[in-house]
Amino acid sequence: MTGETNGLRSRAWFGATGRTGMAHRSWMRNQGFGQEVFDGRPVIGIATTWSELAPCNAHLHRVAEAVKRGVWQAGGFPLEFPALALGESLLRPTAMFYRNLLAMEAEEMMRANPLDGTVLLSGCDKTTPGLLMAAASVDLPSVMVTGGPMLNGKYRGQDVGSGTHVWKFEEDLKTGKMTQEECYFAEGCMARSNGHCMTMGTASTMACVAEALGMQLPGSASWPAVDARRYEIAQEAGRRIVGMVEEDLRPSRILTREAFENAIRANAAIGGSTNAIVHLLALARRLGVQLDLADFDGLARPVPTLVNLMPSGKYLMEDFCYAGGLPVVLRQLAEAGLLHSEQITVTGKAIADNNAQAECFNREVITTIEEPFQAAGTGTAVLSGNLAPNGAVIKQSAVSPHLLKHEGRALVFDSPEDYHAVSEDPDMDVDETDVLVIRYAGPKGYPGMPEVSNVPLPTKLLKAGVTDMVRVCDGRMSGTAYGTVVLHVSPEAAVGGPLALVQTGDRITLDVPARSISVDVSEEELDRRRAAWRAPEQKYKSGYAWLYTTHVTQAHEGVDFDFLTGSRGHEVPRESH
Ligand SMILES: CC(C)(O)[C@@H](O)C(=O)O
Repeated sequence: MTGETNGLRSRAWFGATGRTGMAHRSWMRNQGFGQEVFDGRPVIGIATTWSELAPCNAHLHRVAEAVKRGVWQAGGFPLEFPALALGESLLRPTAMFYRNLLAMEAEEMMRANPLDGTVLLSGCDKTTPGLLMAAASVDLPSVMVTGGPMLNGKYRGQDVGSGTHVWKFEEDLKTGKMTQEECYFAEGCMARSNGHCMTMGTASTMACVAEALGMQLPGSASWPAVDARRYEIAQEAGRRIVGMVEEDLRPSRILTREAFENAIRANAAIGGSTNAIVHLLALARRLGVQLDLADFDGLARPVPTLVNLMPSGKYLMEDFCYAGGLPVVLRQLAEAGLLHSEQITVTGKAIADNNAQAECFNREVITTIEEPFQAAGTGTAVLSGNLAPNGAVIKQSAVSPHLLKHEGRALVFDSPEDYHAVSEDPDMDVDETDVLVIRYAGPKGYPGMPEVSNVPLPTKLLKAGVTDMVRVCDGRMSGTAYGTVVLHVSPEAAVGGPLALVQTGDRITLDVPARSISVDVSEEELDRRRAAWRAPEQKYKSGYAWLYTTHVTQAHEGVDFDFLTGSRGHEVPRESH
């Protein structure tokens, strides 16, 4: 087949005659591949975000082996390659700082190599959106396989959820309910197997979002990482990608405005992480799909929360999987007219057809639309007002009901560190009606918009039994966290957003039903303060941090790099030698 093109882009490499074709094939043969792999079969790249430094993705090599089996079975030629592995629990200043770097390097590697299709292996929070963004910008047929959640955490006979119980254990440590020794034991019990967070944190959310977008096979989001079904579905994905190449089924056909609407509604139904908002906004912009922050409120309002999982509820991903997983949720949404049923997915079929047979095996975990876990309109809300002219978000299901409408004195901190420096002081001037403002934690300011917004309450108040306070921040929050926290305030303080102008003592009003967040300071006074405000000095003069802080966009735009917006396709017309 050397010399033939057969329409596959890999033929430009492996089908070439003469010196260049020889070079492309010969070095590959050092891995033991025979000449027959260059016979014109589709070449499938398996982007593996594996790393021992990304614990949620540490098993992806094994998942890749299952994908490869499927690709071979279907007559393709699988080639695994590394993509930047972003481990949420270790990376500083935050894994979010590197999401765009993953998206950029994976995009370039997909384009630069002789690939006809890709399988995207992700797990931890940022690896799922990062790979989807890359695939969207290259637009080669692609299917995602997420690595699956860990088994339920088990501690002293109780289910404990990754992330969610970190905050609880921290409070217990601070109030003396738990010793440090006991906590060391408990933290091990929280992470019992391979996989990502088994709460409905960001990793599980993004896995479900990828499935609702139509980018992974039905049921793929929820099988535990160690379940044999995870490997079975990975193998199926390997078979399917070969078919997708034959059908030329690309991300641009799957990731339409309708698919995003489906994902937003699915995210509302699962009580998903607020982080899905920034990732979906960024992904939509890669495809030229019009999507705004306000869409997240409008589209989610008629959707009740159906899934009773931590942090909003009490169960975990294993329970969700055994109850039937996302297919049940998607079927129910479709039957209620809350889904674009005809939207095409990686199966080549419509999303409603994929899930038409889904059965629920536990109504405690996945409730019905008629008797939902939480009523419609109580999901993540988008706020605006003079404190957040370009918007902010709040996860209502994580909020204390008595704080949904609240007015209080602002206590302003220019960094989380400034707050932590005083938060344990028994004489701290604070009471539970105050509003903690944590700023300069946005995309440019921190940099990277980390998950620091849900700062723990002042120890003095925790000891007095206070469980929640209003917090306002231009950063993000872990998907596993809870509390009355106004997040993603845009524009951020570091670019001179009004958050930068608030002073301790100002009155802040949060009114979630009215979707507003405001500071009781006149426009004239804000203008006066704005004129006196000085932008923080650009600390980074070179390197990635310079690139990041120079080009990152705001929260309401998806926190992507301005120069990465859009799709650049997969053409590389020039030879390398
Ligand atoms: C590290 C976590 C807990 O995964 C967090 O990043 C989340 O948002 O869920």
